[in-house]
Amino acid sequence: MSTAATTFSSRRPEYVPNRIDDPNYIRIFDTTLRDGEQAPGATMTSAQKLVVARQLALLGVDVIEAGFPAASPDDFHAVRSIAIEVGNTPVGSHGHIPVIAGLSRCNKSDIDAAWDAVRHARRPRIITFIATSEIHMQHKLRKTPEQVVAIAREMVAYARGLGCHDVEFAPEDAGRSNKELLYHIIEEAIQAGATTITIPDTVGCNLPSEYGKLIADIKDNTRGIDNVIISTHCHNDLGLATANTLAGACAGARQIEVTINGIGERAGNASLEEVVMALKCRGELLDGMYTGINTHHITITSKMVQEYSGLHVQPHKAIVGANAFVHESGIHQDGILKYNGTYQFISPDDIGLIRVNDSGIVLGKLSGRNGVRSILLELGYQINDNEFEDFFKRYKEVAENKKRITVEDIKALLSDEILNPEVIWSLVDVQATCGTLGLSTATIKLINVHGEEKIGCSVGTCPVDAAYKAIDKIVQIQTVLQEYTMTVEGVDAIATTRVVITGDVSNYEYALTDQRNNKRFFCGSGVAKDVLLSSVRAYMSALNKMSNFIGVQRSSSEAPGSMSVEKTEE
Ligand SMILES: CC(=O)SCCNC(=O)CCNC(=O)[C@H](O)C(C)(C)COP(=O)(O)OP(=O)(O)OC[C@H]1O[C@@H](n2cnc3c(N)ncnc32)[C@H](O)[C@@H]1OP(=O)(O)O
Ligand SMILES: CC(C)C(=O)C(=O)O
Repeated sequence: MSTAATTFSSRRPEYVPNRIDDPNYIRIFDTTLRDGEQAPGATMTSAQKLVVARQLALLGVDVIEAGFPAASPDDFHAVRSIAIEVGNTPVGSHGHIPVIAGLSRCNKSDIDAAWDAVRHARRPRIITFIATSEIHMQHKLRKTPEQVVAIAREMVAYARGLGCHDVEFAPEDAGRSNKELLYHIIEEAIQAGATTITIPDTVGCNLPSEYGKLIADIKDNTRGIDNVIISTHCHNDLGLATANTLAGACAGARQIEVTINGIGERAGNASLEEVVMALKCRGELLDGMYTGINTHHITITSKMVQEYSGLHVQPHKAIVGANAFVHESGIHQDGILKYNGTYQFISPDDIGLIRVNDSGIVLGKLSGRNGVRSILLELGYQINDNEFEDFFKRYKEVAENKKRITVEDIKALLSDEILNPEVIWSLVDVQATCGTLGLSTATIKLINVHGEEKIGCSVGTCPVDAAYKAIDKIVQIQTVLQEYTMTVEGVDAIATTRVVITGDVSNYEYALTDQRNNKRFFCGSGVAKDVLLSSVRAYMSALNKMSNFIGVQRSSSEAPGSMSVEKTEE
């Protein structure tokens, strides 16, 4: 199996609408901005579409279907802006300029709108479609097959007559259409001047063998088909869009219509990243077919489309999902640490993925010692075997309750269990009230190393602020809260809080001399299901470190833990 690292864009053949000079080259037609936008809720603004189109050009797609200009003035404006800018701006070292296409029904006003919008591009394309399945012709169009064929012929010729030399024709719902009718309408469209013929599996019902045979049959039975490009357009209703697209390419299609993240009408379209990476990584089994995509741009393009469309991919989405290159279970982590290839056949670098840690290992409840230890080493913690065993036991307890263990969790566990100095103050209870009717209040009960319980109360801007102030009254150390961050996974899951406090240590005779301005930073972390408890634990952890630091500078009778602290109230 090869993971070819070819810079595909450098091999892109010169663009000719109805011909590709290299028989192995696959044209990538991206319809994120048209079919992708048809996904419920995926509407993007014109400005966002322009940004996505720029990114698609960088990614190296051959054709950008920028929208459906007749659909609305906004769609028209978006397609036009993309045609003017992206359709005329060379990108990359080879000065690639994508084709800019606009979709239209088979009627003059749609085609006029499409042409008006795309004609500003260096390489403009009109796409026009009409349904050919019995079910669509009868119930939707209410036209006979003869009428449909006549309309297709006339409208393709009309589009060419406007001066457009690049016209794509699609018999909608081809996947459910009578094949004889398909051969006939495609022949007519080719004679009328179509340069690309798209075969849509509009409802996503085809199987790979069936779709591959459809393309092969069209290739074998349609006059003039060798003078045009055949294109796939597969929907994902059975989860087969990528497989069908590859089957279509193997059967002779040389343009494939895809979307970023597979977004699109209903269950979506074939996803660009899946098809392109399959061709890149398994090209030797796919007749050596290749694309002009610069795969290093895949991750950033995916994230951009997620952000703008509001459609976030599931964590296990192939290629671009958050889990696609991470390994949680012990045996996998062990293998990856010994040799990446054991569980990764696609290189994350190839899709431009920048990972949080070098190994791509993510910790969870299924992680083993080797994986956990490797993360500790990456974070710079070298602990001995006994400490590690203590840590690992505690780690497993937390991991049972938490979906994913973050770097902050690891730091929290390390500081709680191993690196924490003697605990001078422990939390007994915390109680807080808050809401819109008045100031937040908190009551805190702490116990010190000598077993003395102290209670403090305070008001604050929020329950956390009130609790921290109540603690300060008991512990009586001057601190400034420098940082407070919390990560929570859902309302009923674990909250991890990290705080950083500073204190003025100048009064302490043996204060460390290497601290600038006599200030020292103490960080603490807390983990709990309750966000307030998590916050208080983090603060206590930092305060204990500070108390320890001060405590070792004093005689034990003066140490903070032994101070007689009065019950304090505000
Ligand atoms: C398979 C696909 O993805 S196709 C693309 C789908 N995308 C979209 O529909 C998004 C944009 N669509 C729109 O904004 C609107 O539907 C418009 C502007 C195109 C049309 O709006 P309206 O004029 O109000 O028509 P409406 O959408 O209600 O109905 C569609 C009409 O087009 C006809 N029609 C549908 N497809 C075609 C076609 N390919 N060629 C010609 N006419 C068609 C229908 O038969 C219907 O005609 P009728 O009104 O005589 O019954
Ligand atoms: C317009 C065509 C290509 C389409 O989107 C479909 O049939 O799904």
